[in-house]
Amino acid sequence: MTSSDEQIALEQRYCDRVYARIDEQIARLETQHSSVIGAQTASTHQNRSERDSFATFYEDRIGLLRSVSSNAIFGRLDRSDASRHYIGRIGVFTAEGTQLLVDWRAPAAAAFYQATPKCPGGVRLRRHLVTSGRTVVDIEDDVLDGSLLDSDEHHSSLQGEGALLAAVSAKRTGRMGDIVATIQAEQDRIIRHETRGALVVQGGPGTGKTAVALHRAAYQLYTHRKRLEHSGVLIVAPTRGFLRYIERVLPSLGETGVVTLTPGELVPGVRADKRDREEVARVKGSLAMTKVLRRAIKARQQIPKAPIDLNIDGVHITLTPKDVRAARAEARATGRPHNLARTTFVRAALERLVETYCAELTRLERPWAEEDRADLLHDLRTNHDVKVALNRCWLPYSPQSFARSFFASKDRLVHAAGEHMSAREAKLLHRSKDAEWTVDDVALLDEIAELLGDDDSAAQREQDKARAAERSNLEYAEKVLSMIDSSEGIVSAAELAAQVGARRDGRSLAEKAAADRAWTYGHIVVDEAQELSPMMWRALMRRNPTKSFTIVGDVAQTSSISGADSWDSALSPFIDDRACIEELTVNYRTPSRIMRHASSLAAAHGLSVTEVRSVRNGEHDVRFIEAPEADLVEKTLVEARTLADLTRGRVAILCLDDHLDAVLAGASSLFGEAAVGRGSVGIDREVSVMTPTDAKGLEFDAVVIVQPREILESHARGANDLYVALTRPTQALSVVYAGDLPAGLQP
Ligand SMILES: Nc1ncnc2c1ncn2[C@@H]1O[C@H](COP(=O)(O)OP(=O)(O)OP(=O)(O)O)[C@@H](O)[C@H]1O
Repeated sequence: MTSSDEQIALEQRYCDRVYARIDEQIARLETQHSSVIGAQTASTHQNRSERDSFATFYEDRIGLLRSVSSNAIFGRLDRSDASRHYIGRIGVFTAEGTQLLVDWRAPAAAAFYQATPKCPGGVRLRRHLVTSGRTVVDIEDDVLDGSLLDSDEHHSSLQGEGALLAAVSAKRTGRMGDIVATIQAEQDRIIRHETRGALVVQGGPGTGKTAVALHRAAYQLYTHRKRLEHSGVLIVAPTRGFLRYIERVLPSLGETGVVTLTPGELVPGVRADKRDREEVARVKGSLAMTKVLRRAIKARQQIPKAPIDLNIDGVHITLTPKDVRAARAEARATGRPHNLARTTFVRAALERLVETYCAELTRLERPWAEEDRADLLHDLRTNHDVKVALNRCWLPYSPQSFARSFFASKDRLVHAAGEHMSAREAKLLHRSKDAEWTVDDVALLDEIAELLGDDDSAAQREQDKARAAERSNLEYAEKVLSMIDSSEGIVSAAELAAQVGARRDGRSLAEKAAADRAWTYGHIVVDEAQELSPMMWRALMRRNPTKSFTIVGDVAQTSSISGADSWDSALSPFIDDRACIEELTVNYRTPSRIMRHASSLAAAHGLSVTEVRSVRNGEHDVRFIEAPEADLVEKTLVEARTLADLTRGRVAILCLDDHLDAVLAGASSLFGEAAVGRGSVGIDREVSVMTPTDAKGLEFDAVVIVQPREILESHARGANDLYVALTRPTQALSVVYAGDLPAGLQP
């Protein structure tokens, strides 16, 4: 037996011990789960719903332990003080409370990612355990203390690169996986970054920005559990397909209470995925819209041109422009949003109107006394004419109803534009009343909702109820715990109570947050953040007033015309000097053989790309296939087949909309319909066909790019789209073209 075999056997014994403990905990939680299900206290309806919440809690815990029951351990850390820690996906303790496994997010695990030979930070040895299920198949040591180099107790490799290279070269599944076992030092620094404000992660393609952002979210949830448990974490990413691509990462790290939304879904009840044409998107995305919308709403607080006649049970009075003006001034002086200030407007108008009414009754010699005033006011408030008249002056709106009528009127648009926008720009906003909402509309709807104001009395009542419920939760939790054995501290009464609290109305925190436009999250992660318009940033900032953000993106990949050229210009309207910018420099996705072409294209078109160093050279040269225009689709399909055979992996065909249907039809007959997906939601199919914009943030084993020149020329930021397309493959790339290739892209 070699020393390496001995070490593997030693690690295997340790792993067996940890897994035995995990199995034991699963069995114990299952018993506790059964006790809760059969609990005697669950006799009333309320107790039954609480019992279900507890059961869900145990199910989540059991689910988490099961999910790590064959990949819990991946590292070992030996310190100069002779202490030794095993690092894994979760923390595991013996029944006596001795720590067997340290959660990768715990402070004790930080050195596993950060120690270097130059700065060992008290670490002698970092060991990566290469496992297949529960079996240790290899070990890889980073010896950080020169004295250990000669000892034959340790494996010869000095770097953690083996595990990393194995991870980055693996076939893609169509879903992103976690990277906890191979997080690199520059990434770990960002994941554990202590800033409480906004952290921008800038980096070229494939540098792990998305992976790092998601691991940072998991780290935040672990480190600030108490705060974030009640406020939640929001992840914003460009498309549903992209969210699907990343949806498994956080659950694999044991985190489920996270809300994921695309910018087009930020306002509950609206689901937009289409973009406006460039010049319209630019206007809709500009901050001038805040002033325009403010004016538009003010314009709907109207003074009638002439007195309005009112019939109050046969008594004729008028609502005068003067009275309305005074009531409007009073309402506006409250500084409250339109729908909420309307209460003041109505009260103030009725107060004036009741004077008129009393005067008229006196004139008509109809007897009334001072104590009748309340009744007279009531008569006015419930009178049909009065209601109609007041609504004409100050109508309550929903954001959608306001937006529909505002954007459908060119006159209103031009009037609201005032000095903030040209009439031409204002007219670009014109749309028919029944037009579908676009992604660019959503930030405007959010702004309008804010200006109109949500009625918060229901939320207030809800909060009072929640407080009362919290007290009874704790009592119930203690009762349940007294009946079941929780002596190992796996679950505490407070945790159980929080669980019931979070689900009291049958909805999880994530469900509640997603349904509430005014929800403020504890932390927000924004991916592909370079695409967001200033108005979209404004909507997001509103959702986290403390500005606790992780913002990831690459300004060189900006495709949207209203997106960012620089982080400074994008964020300065919202964050004074609080954004902290960190850079990532190593490309874990795209081999250098492919990156060379992407860099050359970027240089030829003046893109200010962030230089990255690829971890792999790659096995396949980029293939350039010239074809007559008429054979473009056919050649594309041949290439897709060739790359699928070459890499035995997933292939994406990236082309403009014009070719999409033909390529899709051809691919379906070549590969079979079930094997082919359209757009970013189809990424877990063997072959997916989409536009370069849809491919943003995604990756594939192989990529075929169709007609790069057309992509380049398709819009003002076409070069960025082509750059994104070139950086999507992990193994192989083919470029199929008719006519000329774009400058910078040559065989
Ligand atoms: N430390 C790591 N260990 C293993 N794999 C990694 C590591 N860092 C990144 N990766 C992998 O590299 C690939 C690229 O990562 P990711 O998508 O997060 O990059 P990105 O910077 O967001 O890319 P882009 O901006 O081009 O969309 C993913 O497959 C990710 O899992």
